[in-house]
Amino acid sequence: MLEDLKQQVWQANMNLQKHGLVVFTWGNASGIDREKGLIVIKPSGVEYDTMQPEDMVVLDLAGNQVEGNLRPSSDTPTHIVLYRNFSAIGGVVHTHSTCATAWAQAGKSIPAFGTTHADYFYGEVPCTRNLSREEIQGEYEEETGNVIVEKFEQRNPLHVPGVLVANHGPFSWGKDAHDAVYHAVVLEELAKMAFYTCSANSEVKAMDQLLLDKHFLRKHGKNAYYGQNKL
Ligand SMILES: O=C(CO)[C@@H](O)[C@H](O)COP(=O)(O)O
Repeated sequence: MLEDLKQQVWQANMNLQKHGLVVFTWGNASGIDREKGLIVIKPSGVEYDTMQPEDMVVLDLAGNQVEGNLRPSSDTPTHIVLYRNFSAIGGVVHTHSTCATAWAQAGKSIPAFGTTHADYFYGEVPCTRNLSREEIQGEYEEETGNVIVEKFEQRNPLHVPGVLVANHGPFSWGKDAHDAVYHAVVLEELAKMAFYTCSANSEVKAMDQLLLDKHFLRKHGKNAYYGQNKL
């Protein structure tokens, strides 16, 4: 079972490269076995071209490494905070994909401008606040998770499966590692479209709530047309 998860998480990481979301080693995907309370994540700083399923690192939710000879991804504490706080998620992804990172570096949330966005994100993709100097000097990666959780106090992470961390980049999640990759791809495309939208019309406003509801809820609501996406 854990071997299957290692294989799945390895494949999810390879798919980040396939979809052009990562340069060098800039990104990471993980998955969790909720019954065992164990997460599997890629090792830190290992080139995607050489990475193998057996290189995946296994940790418990306290951050103790229970399997693997390599160091876990440097972003592991952020992934752990998300697993601890968002109990419905089974996979997390972080990338430095160009357009999503540009919005994050600008400190701007991505407004819902159209139906492509509304099919996946129920409202803006929020951007977190900047970390304080104390947070940066302290448990930095854990604090990164905390500012994400803070942003979701009034949001459902299943309705908004991703976030921009100010000055850093996007994190996304889903029911498993592959779903989290899927949302990372969607987020990058939405970021690109939103950028072009603002270039075409600097006065553009977020879409009407009615149209947002129509698109999101028919796909994800209780009467979802696409049954597999029911919340
Ligand atoms: O955010 C960062 C670094 O700023 C990371 O995403 C790294 O670029 C990838 O690190 P590893 O997963 O290889 O440790």
